[in-house]
Amino acid sequence: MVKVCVLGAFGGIGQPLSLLLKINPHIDELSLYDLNDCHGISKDLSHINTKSTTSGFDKNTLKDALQGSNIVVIPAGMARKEGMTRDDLFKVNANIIKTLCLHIGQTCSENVKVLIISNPVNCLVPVAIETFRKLGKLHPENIMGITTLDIVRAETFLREHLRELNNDDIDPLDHDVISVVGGHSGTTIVPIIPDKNIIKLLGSSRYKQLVHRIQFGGDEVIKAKKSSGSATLSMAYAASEFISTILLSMTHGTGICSKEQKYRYLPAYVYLPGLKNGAQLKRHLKQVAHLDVNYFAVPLKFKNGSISELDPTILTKLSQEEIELLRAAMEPLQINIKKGEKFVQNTAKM
Ligand SMILES: NC(=O)c1ccc[n+]([C@@H]2O[C@H](COP(=O)([O-])OP(=O)(O)OC[C@H]3O[C@@H](n4cnc5c(N)ncnc54)[C@H](O)[C@@H]3O)[C@@H](O)[C@H]2O)c1
Ligand SMILES: O=C(O)C[C@H](O)C(=O)O
Repeated sequence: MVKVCVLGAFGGIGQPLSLLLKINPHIDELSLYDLNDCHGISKDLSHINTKSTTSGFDKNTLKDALQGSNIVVIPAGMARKEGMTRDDLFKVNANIIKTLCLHIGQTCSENVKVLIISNPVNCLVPVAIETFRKLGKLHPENIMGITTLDIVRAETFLREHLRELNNDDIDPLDHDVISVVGGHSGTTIVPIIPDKNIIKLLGSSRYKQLVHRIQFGGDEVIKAKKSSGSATLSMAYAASEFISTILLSMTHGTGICSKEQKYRYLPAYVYLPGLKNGAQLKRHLKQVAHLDVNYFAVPLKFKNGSISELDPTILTKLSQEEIELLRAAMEPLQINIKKGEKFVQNTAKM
């Protein structure tokens, strides 16, 4: 029996994500929670003839919503509007993540996977890690910030450039054509193209445009939505892809994302210490980018739903442009991480 719980299920991401999860054949039970009453959404989804059952909860029944969950995905919290940075969301969303993680820690088994969508991801994963640490229930292999939207965008935008160049030999969805590492905001988002011939093929101007669009894709959506919010549908798709990968690894052992029969490892933003290859990756980052961080988005391998190891090979074949992007990412990332850690460490009582 696989139970997935969505915290923030009433929202712009929560509703389409719940729909995509309802049609996922690997889920048996879908649990929908929000401060807004989710009974209506649950009833609506329950008429879809897929195998999973759905239950809706309201703000007084968080414990019931969480009970027995294998995966908890969190799109709860405030979203950006035009003129705001992801950092502007920190105060409100850090409190939400801390409170929700406290409840998860008190209610769910220690093997529960906690997947954070809420922004700023760069700070809120540290908030979650420190909250579980304070509870004495820290399992870094089960806590991830979802950065899949960055790779979904990278593949889409690269495909657009290749089409303009009339090149259909390269399929961006092929394993390792493009990956995205680092964090999830502006210059902390670092696209990596292992085959440097592709960078040459794009040429300097297109390559710069591509990198900028991947780093600031979120702003593009906010502007087009004319202040009504940020990316919701593409995010729901991205989260559903990421969750499918985890579910595949729960049902088939190892988790790789299969798109049109092509396989690749998806990155997520994780706490490096304590993960297999984490120390190696930290050393490598220090060598290349001259700074050390404990959190980084990197392609992951899964076993039975948990992170089994990181794939540090992505950082071994960097161009000079990519090294510079990585160096520019490190300082803002370090500041974001400290902010999240301090937020929980300064809380006297849990
Ligand atoms: N990781 C990413 O790539 C990515 C992409 C897009 C958006 N986001 C982030 O996802 C978050 C949600 O975005 P959205 O567009 O769905 O926002 P939204 O405002 O449409 O929905 C948020 C939902 O969270 C609920 N909520 C607030 N506090 C809660 C709590 N304590 N418990 C449960 N539910 C609570 C609200 O009632 C609302 O239904 C934002 O922080 C946004 O920045 C992340
Ligand atoms: O841009 C945002 O605030 C939402 C999200 O992080 C995105 O990248 O679309």
